[in-house]
Amino acid sequence: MKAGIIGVTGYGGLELFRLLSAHPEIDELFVFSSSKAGQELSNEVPHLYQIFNTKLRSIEQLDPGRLDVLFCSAPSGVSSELLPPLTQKNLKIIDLAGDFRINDADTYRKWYRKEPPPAPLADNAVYGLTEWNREQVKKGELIANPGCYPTATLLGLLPLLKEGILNPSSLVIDAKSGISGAGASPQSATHFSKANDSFSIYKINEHQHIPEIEQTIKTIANVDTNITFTTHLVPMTRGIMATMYAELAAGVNSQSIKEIYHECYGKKRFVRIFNEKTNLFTKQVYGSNYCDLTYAVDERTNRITVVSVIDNLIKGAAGQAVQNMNVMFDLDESEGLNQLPMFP
Ligand SMILES: NC(=O)C1=CN([C@@H]2O[C@H](COP(=O)(O)OP(=O)(O)OC[C@H]3O[C@@H](n4cnc5c(N)ncnc54)[C@H](OP(=O)(O)O)[C@@H]3O)[C@@H](O)[C@H]2O)C=CC1
Ligand SMILES: CC(=O)N[C@@H](CCC(=O)OP(=O)(O)O)C(=O)O
Repeated sequence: MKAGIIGVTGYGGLELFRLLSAHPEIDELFVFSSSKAGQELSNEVPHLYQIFNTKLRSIEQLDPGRLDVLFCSAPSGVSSELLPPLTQKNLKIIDLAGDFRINDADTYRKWYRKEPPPAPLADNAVYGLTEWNREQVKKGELIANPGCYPTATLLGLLPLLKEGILNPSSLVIDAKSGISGAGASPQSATHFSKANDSFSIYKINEHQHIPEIEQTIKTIANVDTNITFTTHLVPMTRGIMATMYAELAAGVNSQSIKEIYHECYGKKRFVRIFNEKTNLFTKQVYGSNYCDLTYAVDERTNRITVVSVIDNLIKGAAGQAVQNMNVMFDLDESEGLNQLPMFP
């Protein structure tokens, strides 16, 4: 198969390059840059020096007819303009940005403060939360790969919401991310001397992933929610931990929660259910496509705490994108994704 990557010099794009260059079904990989066309990829990223002699091509040189699959890992707002002229029969596209995730144009405008993508294409996009939308992904032509925080959050909450055992108006999600979640472009908040040895909260009640999470809870679990969702920056390179709190319906106990999770994810390759109250940490999934989950039922408060950890660049971005590609091309879902987590 022939694959292309737009945005390969960014963090998500580089992880796509790493995974796809080792993928047994990919024989040719074309890489595109909007700002460094003509240069060697390894000049930009020395960790690839003398391993790959791959030239960055301009996006104008992208011939969609020569590719089977195209990954777009550019900042949100870019793919709305870039992708419509590139869509064509027999080309599958996987977009890592937020552009095609939100169904309602006004909701997109409000949270992203950008113009939404053109309607016919946006309407055909499939939300690529692989574990939950496998059948739609299989038939999809354009996949909106989920956001990193929504992946961690939704994998943790959907099984319980679908069973109707959480009070939806009580949902509180407290999420923390490593700094690579903010991308490769330097910003004040991610400057070493500000972020190191510190811990910060950001986008309180304004995070663009709020409508994505609420929309997916509605479409998959048919539950209306208004979530409280708060994000924090942690001075580590990778990883997301989402800690989620909700009131439990009467009569629900630890045993029933355990059964729901095992029933839902027992046969899913990339979601691992740990025993109740396991002390999860982000490094246990570092560099891998796993989402690890645990939970704790508090009979004193009648609340549940659900904890989810992922690597934001793998299950939260490039790994899930490759997982979606595998499903779309009828390959083994774990093809190219069998790396063990890196530890310590
Ligand atoms: N970082 C993360 O953990 C996650 C990121 N995402 C999403 O994935 C996408 C990529 O994120 P990330 O890799 O972190 O971002 P980066 O900022 O690290 O990289 C984005 C890349 O996009 C390219 N780019 C910039 N402007 C344009 C343009 N106008 N046209 C084409 N390409 C452009 C740049 O490469 P060049 O100048 O060479 O073209 C750049 O390297 C974003 O939409 C992000 O929101 C989703 C989940 C997790
Ligand atoms: C740490 C950090 O800054 N993370 C980013 C995640 C960005 C992302 O995944 O963006 P889209 O889903 O909108 O494409 C953020 O919180 O905005």
